[in-house]
Amino acid sequence: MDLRAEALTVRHGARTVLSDVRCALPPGTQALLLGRSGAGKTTLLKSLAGLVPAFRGQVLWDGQDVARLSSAARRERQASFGMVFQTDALFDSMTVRQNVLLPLVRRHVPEREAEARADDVLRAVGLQDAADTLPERLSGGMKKRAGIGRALAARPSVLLADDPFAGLDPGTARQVARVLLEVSRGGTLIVAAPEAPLDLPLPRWLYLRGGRLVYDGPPAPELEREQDEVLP
Ligand SMILES: Nc1ncnc2c1ncn2[C@@H]1O[C@H](COP(=O)(O)OP(=O)(O)OP(=O)(O)O)[C@@H](O)[C@H]1O
Repeated sequence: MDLRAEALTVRHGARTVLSDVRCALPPGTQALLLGRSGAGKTTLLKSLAGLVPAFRGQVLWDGQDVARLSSAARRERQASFGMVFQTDALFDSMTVRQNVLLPLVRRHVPEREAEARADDVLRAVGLQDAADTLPERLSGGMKKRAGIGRALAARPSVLLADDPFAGLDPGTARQVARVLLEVSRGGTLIVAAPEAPLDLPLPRWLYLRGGRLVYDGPPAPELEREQDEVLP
């Protein structure tokens, strides 16, 4: 799906969280969305997925203003998105496989096809041996990978991942990065993180500062240094 933000401003109450953000994210975009905590990364991901309304400006999906879609049409098109959010939780009473199957059951995918897809996805995220395990028995990294698996089961053309490395040790973060790269091949992948993860060298950086998109281009490590320098 072709995603575009045009002069997008988002407010939470009286507070402006995104200001005049403009970016074009054609199919196959692979980008890091960077910025300090509170810069607006989660809000931008949610806006792109049509989950947060624009105060001004617009989000376009294949050229269509998301705000003008009926809620049924919006929900239907949201099936093209896979989202891995910070607060995503697996259902504790369900096995890893059942968690991954859930979005497919909700979409009425026939049982045999759903099972086959769940197997593919579990293999892709390296959890085939943990398929029948309950989430409480998984490590943090395995939970992250299960969450990515669940987001992928519905075969999204756009994968949005919000800080998928938070709380992971470097080795596990590397595994999660590898999974994201492998499974998103050909589709759009946008990964939000407070700093550029070494193991996920995506070719485009979007840099948010205080709700403004201050940079959109190839990796520019000096941006991260500048940010540190202006801190007290
Ligand atoms: N539902 C909400 N109501 C009010 N304020 C909100 C809401 N969601 C986010 N905010 C505020 O908007 C600002 C941007 O939040 P957002 O979560 O988008 O930033 P972020 O860059 O993703 O931060 P982090 O890396 O800490 O997740 C923050 O100041 C936050 O407190």
